[in-house]
Amino acid sequence: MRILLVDDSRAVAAVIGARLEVIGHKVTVAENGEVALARFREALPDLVLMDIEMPVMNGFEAAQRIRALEATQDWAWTPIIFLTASDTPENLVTAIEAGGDDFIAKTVPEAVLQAKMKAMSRIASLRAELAHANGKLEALARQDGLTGLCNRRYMDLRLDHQWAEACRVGASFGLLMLDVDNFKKYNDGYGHLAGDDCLRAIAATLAEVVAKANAAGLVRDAFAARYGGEEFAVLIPRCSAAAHAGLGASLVAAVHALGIPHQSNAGWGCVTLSVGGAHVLRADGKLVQLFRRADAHLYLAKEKGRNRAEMD
Ligand SMILES: Nc1nc2c(ncn2[C@@H]2O[C@H](COP(=O)(O)OP(=O)(O)OP(=O)(O)O)[C@@H](O)[C@H]2O)c(=O)[nH]1
Repeated sequence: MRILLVDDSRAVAAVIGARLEVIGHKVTVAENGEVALARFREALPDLVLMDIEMPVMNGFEAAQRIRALEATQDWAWTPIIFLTASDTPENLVTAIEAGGDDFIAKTVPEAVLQAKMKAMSRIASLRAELAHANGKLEALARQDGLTGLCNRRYMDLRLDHQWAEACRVGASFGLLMLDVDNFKKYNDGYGHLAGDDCLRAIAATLAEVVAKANAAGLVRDAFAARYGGEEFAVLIPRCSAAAHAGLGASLVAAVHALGIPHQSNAGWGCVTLSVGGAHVLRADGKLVQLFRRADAHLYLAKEKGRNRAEMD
């Protein structure tokens, strides 16, 4: 385990630190509660072993601050054990009230120290597994099951955040709505499973084009999402009108270049995409207008024969 050992006495810290290192733990030492808070942020310990009486900031206050810090994060909780010379019932109650989990005497016998550390190690590995599982669940909750792109729910959350930020600083913002052309006919002609494969291939291409545009600095923080059915969306915060139009055209060209046969996609012979774009130089609070304009342009792209991008 990574253990943060907090004690103002160098001698005590050296003795207990050495005992912990001998049984395989990695120990970081802090000399008071204030230093412990800083080390806690850097070291991300599995366990905090903390003295109570210390100068600058005592152990109870440091524990309360650690708990307040953890309350701002998801799933954060680190066991805190107080080290004390006097294990009175009053001290125990105050320790638990302050957010501590246990209480041991500095003179604790070796066997007891080892047993307590074994129990804490079990908790630490359970916490690591839980954090890993939660990370996976969060990623799944953001993903569209068929294509692996961001799903509509996550797109809406991210869009709200990006749009609010754009409005706050008066930044530009671009939206692209993308719709696969004559996709009903594709399903009718090649089957629904082939339709699913086609959507996956399109999604992978969209993700790749957007990632390359971000990496090349043409746009920043742009991301693609599956909007629903055979519709996708690309959100582009802080972009110029030229970059917005350029990305729309690249997405159309990249899907065309896949060359996925689609005989009944009138005139094109392969799978194509129509794109409708809307761009504002200064975001001003009317997100719904942006969607309306993008939809109107998408309709125009369909009207003009599909496989194209139409913008403001
Ligand atoms: N295979 C597959 N098809 C889907 C999925 N989601 C939606 N679709 C199909 O997408 C088709 C969309 O058809 P329409 O809305 O009529 O549009 P379209 O045929 O693409 O015509 P235009 O938009 O005018 O070019 C429908 O047949 C849906 O069943 C999916 O997840 N998998």
